[in-house]
Amino acid sequence: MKFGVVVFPGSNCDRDMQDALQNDLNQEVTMLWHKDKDLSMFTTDDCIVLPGGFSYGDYLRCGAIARFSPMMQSVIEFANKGGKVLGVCNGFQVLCEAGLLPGVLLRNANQQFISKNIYIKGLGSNQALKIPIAHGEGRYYADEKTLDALEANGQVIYRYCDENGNINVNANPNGATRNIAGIRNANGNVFGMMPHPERATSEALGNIDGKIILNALLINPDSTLVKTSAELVNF
Ligand SMILES: NC(=O)CC[C@H](N)C(=O)O
Repeated sequence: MKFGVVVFPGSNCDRDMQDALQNDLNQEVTMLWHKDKDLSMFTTDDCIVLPGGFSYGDYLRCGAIARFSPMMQSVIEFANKGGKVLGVCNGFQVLCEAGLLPGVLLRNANQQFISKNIYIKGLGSNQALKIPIAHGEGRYYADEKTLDALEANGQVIYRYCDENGNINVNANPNGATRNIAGIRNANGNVFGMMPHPERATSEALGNIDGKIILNALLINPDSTLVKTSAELVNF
């Protein structure tokens, strides 16, 4: 399986993602420039990653301009063909702006940029994973009908929790509705999350919990992106 990491002007987690995938997860990675559009070297078993950062300076709204880049037109086609796409932080914002995932990311409830370790847990698991966040607009919001549908379809992949795996308001760093930290689309091939797994993939960084999440991309036999955490922890 190959990975393509898209670089926008203002991306700042693209090299972290490349390093995590190449050196900590031993994957083949190609860097992709926002002005290009060729994805012909990838099959739908491969994965395109939209990394974190401040694409186009966060002007207008985070991700609102990146969504119109030439490469994103190809990524939208790729996703609609069933290709795997992962967006982390700014990448998640771009996926919502592009309409590949429902909902939006609003300014954090406390109106401040938040950079710290938090805990999340995956669908069907009680294991709390420690992962860093670093964002100003990370408060996931969707209307009640959309949220109910996401939950009914098992599309809420990660929620903020405390270190014991309890989901409560104190464990929610940004005011996200229903503590949502990450979702996937109905087809299960497009995945977005605010926390940064690529910042937690090696002992040198003091945390390998992010490896559990990124491993989910590599092991998936049925071409959906995410396993439940119960399956992930067996890695
Ligand atoms: N780390 C990031 O990707 C930050 C995303 C975006 N610039 C924000 O502040 O919300």
